[in-house]
Amino acid sequence: MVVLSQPILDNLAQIKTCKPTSNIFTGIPIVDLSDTNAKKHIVKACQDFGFFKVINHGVSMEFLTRLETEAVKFFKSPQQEKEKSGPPNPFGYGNKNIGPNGDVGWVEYLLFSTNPEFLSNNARPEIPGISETLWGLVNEYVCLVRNMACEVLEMIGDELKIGGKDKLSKMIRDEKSDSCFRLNHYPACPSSELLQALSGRSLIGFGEHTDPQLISVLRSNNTSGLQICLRDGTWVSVPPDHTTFFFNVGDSLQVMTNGRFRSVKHRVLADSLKPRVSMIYFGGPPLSEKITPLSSVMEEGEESLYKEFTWCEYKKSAYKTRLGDNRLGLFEKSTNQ
Ligand SMILES: C=C1C[C@]23C[C@@]1(O)CC[C@H]2[C@@]12CC[C@H](O)[C@@](C)(C(=O)O1)[C@H]2[C@@H]3C(=O)O
Ligand SMILES: O=C(O)CCC(=O)C(=O)O
Ligand SMILES: [Fe+2]
Repeated sequence: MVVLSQPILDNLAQIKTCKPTSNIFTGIPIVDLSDTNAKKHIVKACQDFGFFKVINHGVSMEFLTRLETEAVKFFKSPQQEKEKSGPPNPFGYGNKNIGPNGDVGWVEYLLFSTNPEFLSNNARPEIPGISETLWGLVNEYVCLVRNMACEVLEMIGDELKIGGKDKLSKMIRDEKSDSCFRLNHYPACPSSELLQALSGRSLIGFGEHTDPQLISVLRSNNTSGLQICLRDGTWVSVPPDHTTFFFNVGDSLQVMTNGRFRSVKHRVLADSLKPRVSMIYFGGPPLSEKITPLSSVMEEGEESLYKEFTWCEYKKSAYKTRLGDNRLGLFEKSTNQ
């Protein structure tokens, strides 16, 4: 029998719960990057779900396992040691607290900037708990995944007939691109099973939110937990697949397509038995970039649904919000304008 001792109860007390949904979603679009029709599938998936899975990506499993193993090694180190790499303001180690506004989840993580000054070995900041090996693997991983994200953004550019198909990919390739990388570790949480039995609710690992950037690329181990919210508001579980990458549309790409692509709401639930390890690259534009609908997507006479803003303005505003807030709502034009 699992006993809920006072420290465990105190620990869990801060963390939100949600009504569980056990719907395993088998309809997630799968994009084969080697398929000549990939760009059509990507655009459709971005419109219908804001989410898709990528296969035939060319990144070796051996490399992915090496990074995951090194990340697990970090998360297994003593709590006191890990704390030396935090708090994440905005980069470094964080435990349970997510962002600056009081969000809490059953998760610990490392947040990195992907700027060359942050990741390349001659200019890294002093973060004592992160081994040279982990720095090196993160740097290599970010390069590979950025290339993959660029390839996908170029296919989108091509399919949407944006003049110069690299208009989107240029933003994340730019030296000044404001992108980041996150390693998340969700420890197994045996008491979540009891919580479920007693209250019928699930413990939140990472609360519901949309990603503010253009595009996010997620890879996880084979532990479930990730859920996405469909257009009709139902939450569905994404079957994990450690051999593939999941892409999701961020708020900025929703704006640049004037709402045609969906910035998908997602969350992670804690697992009672298995730890989850995920790694996410968030491709963001340079701070000065104007986030505004691309002229090629607009019909004649169509107006932007959003006020004009730069990525810097949006990011500043996003960091004042709670995870689950409708961040983009503040930038929508009111309908009677
Ligand atoms: C509560 C917050 C955490 C977050 C910054 C924010 O104020 C609102 C957006 C959050 C988010 C979600 C996607 C990424 O995980 C993240 C790094 C990002 O860019 O925006 C996080 C921020 C964070 O954890 O600091
Ligand atoms: O850890 C995951 O699987 C998803 C986390 C996430 O959505 C995020 O870090 O923004
Ligand atoms: Fe996210």
